[in-house]
Amino acid sequence: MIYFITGGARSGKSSYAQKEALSLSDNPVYVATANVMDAEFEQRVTRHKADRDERWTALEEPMHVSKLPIADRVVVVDCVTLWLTNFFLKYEQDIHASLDALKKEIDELDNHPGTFFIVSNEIGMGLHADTEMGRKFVDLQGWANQYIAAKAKKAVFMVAGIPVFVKS
Ligand SMILES: Nc1nc2c(ncn2[C@@H]2O[C@H](COP(=O)(O)OP(=O)(O)OP(=O)(O)O)[C@@H](O)[C@H]2O)c(=O)[nH]1
Repeated sequence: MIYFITGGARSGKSSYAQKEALSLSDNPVYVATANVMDAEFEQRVTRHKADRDERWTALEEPMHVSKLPIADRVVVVDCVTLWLTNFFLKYEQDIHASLDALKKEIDELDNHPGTFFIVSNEIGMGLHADTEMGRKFVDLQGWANQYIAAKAKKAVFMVAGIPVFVKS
């Protein structure tokens, strides 16, 4: 089962997803799709690792999340934006190939018996991208979010740390 959690940067998406996962399981899994890109991000990741206690199993997988040994677990997948970025780079900015790859992953997860809290970003609500690549990525993110939200049992939009239920 898929639960979709979206919102802006630092809106509290990850904390909310983790709290929900812990309400269902004493040993949830955290899947990070992020590749560590620079020193500032590495510091963030170090803080996130320190924030997760011993109940969590953490896995790092930039693309093939559905192939991880998580099929029957309660899982937080954080986040779709970096997951898509990894496909977008692999497929040389081809948004159709990137979207297809992400959709396949989502379909696989949806066929598993586990519970998946999938965290994303509403990047289309920010400033209009001023490059072609940026605009393509905003489209890709928007389509991916619509696809996941349509499959999800519930969808939440995080605003200033508060969950707004947009599908329940
Ligand atoms: N590689 C790796 N990345 C991690 C790990 N823990 C967290 N992350 C990444 O950290 C990112 C989330 O952190 P932030 O950028 O600080 O959070 P945010 O999404 O802006 O803010 P919130 O809305 O509050 O969740 C996600 O993309 C995760 O993939 C980890 O153990 N390893």
